Amino acid sequence: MSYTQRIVAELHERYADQPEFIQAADEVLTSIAPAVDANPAYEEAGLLERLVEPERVVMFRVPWVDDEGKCQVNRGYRVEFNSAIGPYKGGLRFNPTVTLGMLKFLGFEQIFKNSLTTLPMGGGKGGSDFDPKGKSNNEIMRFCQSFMTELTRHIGPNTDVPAGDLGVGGREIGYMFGQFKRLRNEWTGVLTGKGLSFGGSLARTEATGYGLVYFVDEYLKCHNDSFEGKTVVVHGSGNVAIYAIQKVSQLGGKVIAASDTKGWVEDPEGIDYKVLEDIYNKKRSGNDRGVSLAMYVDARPAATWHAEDGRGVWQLPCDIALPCARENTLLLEDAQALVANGCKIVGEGANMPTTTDATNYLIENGVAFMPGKAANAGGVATSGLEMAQNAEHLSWSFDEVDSKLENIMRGIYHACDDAATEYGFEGNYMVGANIAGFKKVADAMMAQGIV
Ligand SMILES: NC(=O)C1=CN([C@@H]2O[C@H](COP(=O)(O)OP(=O)(O)OC[C@H]3O[C@@H](n4cnc5c(N)ncnc54)[C@H](O)[C@@H]3O)[C@@H](O)[C@H]2O)C=CC1
Ligand SMILES: O=C(O)CCC(=O)C(=O)O
Repeated sequence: MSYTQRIVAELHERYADQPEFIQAADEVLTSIAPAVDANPAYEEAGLLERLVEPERVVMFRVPWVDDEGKCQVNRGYRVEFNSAIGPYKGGLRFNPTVTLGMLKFLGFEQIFKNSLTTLPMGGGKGGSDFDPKGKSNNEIMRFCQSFMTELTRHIGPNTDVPAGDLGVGGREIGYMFGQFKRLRNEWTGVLTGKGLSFGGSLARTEATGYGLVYFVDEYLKCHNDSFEGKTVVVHGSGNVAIYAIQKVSQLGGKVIAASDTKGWVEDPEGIDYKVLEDIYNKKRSGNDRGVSLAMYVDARPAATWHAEDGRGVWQLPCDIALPCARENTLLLEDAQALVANGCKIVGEGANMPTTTDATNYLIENGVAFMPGKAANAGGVATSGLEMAQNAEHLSWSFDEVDSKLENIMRGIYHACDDAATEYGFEGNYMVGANIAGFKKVADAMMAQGIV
């Protein structure tokens, strides 16, 4: 049994109750095996044993008072996974499905994603099982203030810099930033995704979606092709999806479907991202009961609403599929439908949206598969640019940030492509992303001794 196989086996045994973490770690460790097993110094230094254990996990209760005056208690977490190349960096997820294992999967992925951006950021993730759906603005504010009251002890601009993720957008970041400042009496860029009037970066809102499309576009360019005339389907209709749809249409492609948790919408004239943006803002207004993507057809009569599982989008013939909702939402049968209907590219906007068997099926059937840790790195990369602007007390223009983002994403594509080719896996961007992301972190960990 090789070193990597031994660590994978130990993980399966020790963390059987953390399926998403096992899934993510198994994929990374299996695909970096050629780079790891060629270097016995890694085993001597216990590199993988250290890589798969978070440096620190903070778990805490989050008590808050609802609008009826009742005390509610949620669980809060911050997984500070790896700080070898920079302060912990990664989002906060507020969703009833949040568990420690889910945040470990997201934090683990973040280590390699942040490394691929070329910026000095370590990997972390956090959140709570709090459900923002149906809560008033005041409830959201009280929850965020309570969450930050504990989190403030563990974060700082050179220690750990959280941001948004599912259920955490500009509103939540604003409330948490206000509470941090109040408790610490200090104005510092401790969160990213902030409002533009208090240190946020232009283009951060658009960055993950735009970055995804720049990444796919670089692949197309390197294959003498472009988005012009391409048909695209998108899963999700939140932050990542909306701006991916906008950028696809700017580059000449047409997105014909998008989804939410209640169903999916098909628009033969091309999804209008502005209508999605309006619905998204209504969902986050503090008065979101009854708001769903079904409202899209009120503004676009040529569109059809399907009140069924949003995975219906994978049944449509398309050239490119962009899963932008959440983990494990593109299953084997969806991958089979995509291949049967002629899809040639799958670009992951979400984190690990494609299950392991679906990923393998896509790759084996010649689909260019762009893994989330590379293709959706534009969000955290732009967070890194927000940290740089905060540190130098400057604000860059939208075009300046967008052009840095574009360069970073095109660079990540080439880093993945080069690493895949170097290790004999030409065209396998999953292997390429894992190896390229791993090598920088491994070099830093080796240089810093056994810590
Ligand atoms: N926002 C960001 O900057 C980044 C987000 N990501 C990842 O992208 C994904 C989406 O994030 P955001 O767009 O920010 O979140 P969001 O909350 O704005 O949107 C999520 C979308 O997914 C849909 N969705 C949620 N659960 C679903 C389910 N079980 N089945 C089908 N659809 C479902 C929602 O209806 C919504 O349209 C997540 O995996 C997140 O971790 C990754 C990198 C950066
Ligand atoms: O911008 C950030 O720090 C968070 C981004 C994030 O959570 C992600 O890349 O999944």
